[in-house]
Amino acid sequence: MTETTYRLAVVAGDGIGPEVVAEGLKCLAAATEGTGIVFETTEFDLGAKRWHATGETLTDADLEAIKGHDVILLGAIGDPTVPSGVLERGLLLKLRFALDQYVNLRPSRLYPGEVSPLREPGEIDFVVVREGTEGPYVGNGGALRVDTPHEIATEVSVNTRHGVERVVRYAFSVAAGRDRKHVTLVHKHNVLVHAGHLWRRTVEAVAPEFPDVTWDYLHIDAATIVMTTDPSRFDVIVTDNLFGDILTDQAAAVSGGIGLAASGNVNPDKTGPSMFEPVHGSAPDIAGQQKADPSATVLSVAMMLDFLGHGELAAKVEAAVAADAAAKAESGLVRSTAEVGDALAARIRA
Ligand SMILES: NC(=O)c1ccc[n+]([C@@H]2O[C@H](COP(=O)([O-])OP(=O)(O)OC[C@H]3O[C@@H](n4cnc5c(N)ncnc54)[C@H](O)[C@@H]3O)[C@@H](O)[C@H]2O)c1
Ligand SMILES: CC(C)[C@H](C(=O)O)[C@@H](O)C(=O)O
Ligand SMILES: [Mg+2]
Repeated sequence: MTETTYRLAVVAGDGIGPEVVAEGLKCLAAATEGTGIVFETTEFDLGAKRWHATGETLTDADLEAIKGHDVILLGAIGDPTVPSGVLERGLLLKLRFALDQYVNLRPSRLYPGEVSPLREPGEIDFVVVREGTEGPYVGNGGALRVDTPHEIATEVSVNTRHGVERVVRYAFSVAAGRDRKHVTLVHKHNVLVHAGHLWRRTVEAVAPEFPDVTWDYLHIDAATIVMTTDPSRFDVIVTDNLFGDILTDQAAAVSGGIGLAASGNVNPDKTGPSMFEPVHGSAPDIAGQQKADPSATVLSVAMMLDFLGHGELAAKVEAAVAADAAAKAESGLVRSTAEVGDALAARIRA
């Protein structure tokens, strides 16, 4: 058997991160068993514990070491004992930006047995292509006269033609490979007339390259209505970094819950490793209690396998999660994080 080896950087992170990543790795081992595909893992001690011990979030040396890997699996970053933004910006966003992960791919699928306010399983199947390296996330801003009645704070959204065009083209190429072949641009060009118009003009310019793909437009506020009342209408959504962040938590809520929402921070040009992580955060309210659903991390592992060209293995992992969702709806059992991971690994092996 020929052996394929991948170097996998593991950043378990904070809160429920280590709990869900353990199950993700368990399922990765189950999926690759006997296939000749080997993941050599390096664990990176990054997050709140490291920050408290050293004051470091992500050093240049950490970044260089991570760059030496093919892919990254991340759990969650953020902790109530660390000032808000320190780890989120200094670690998570720094990774996405430094590794040029400009496509934040966030699929939503409603599996049989999962709960949606309105739809039947099978009716919800869309993917959000969220821009990952620009918008209001770039850190272009500041505060003046802090803590005075005259305080002014700015957070300027930066949108470049290059940055918008590459993610829009990626979204159209994703749509071209899907059955419905439809892109919805979500923005707010009735108010954000500079950024919004750049996004609209870019879509108009790129669309003719994909004659089979249709497209339409929704303002973000209207998009949240459709996401709640008729999410089955969506196929591929392309949107900016902040709108995409908000819309994908809502997407998770209407398609089985945040415990099932997976994502890939993809660098399509492969100038750096891509990073796979659940959409959810470190969930301090349930951390350390084995209450977290690891399914989102397991589905992120599936996305990672697919990204590496192992579509069959990815499908096997996703099928295990779907089957587990159906079974759990029937049994009504409350299981620990590890028990869910064990059940998923057993289904993958079966
Ligand atoms: N990608 C990331 O690492 C990421 C994403 C979002 C938030 N955060 C950070 O996480 C911290 C907490 O943020 P938050 O509370 O806004 O969002 P969160 O996603 O951590 O939690 C929101 C709610 O969802 C629940 N939840 C989340 N994941 C779950 C899972 N796998 N199973 C069951 N329930 C789950 C939580 O218990 C909580 O009630 C903050 O520091 C935030 O910055 C990190
Ligand atoms: C923690 C935060 C920086 C992050 C984001 O806004 O991208 C999170 O909410 C997510 O969705 O991955
Ligand atoms: Mg988010």
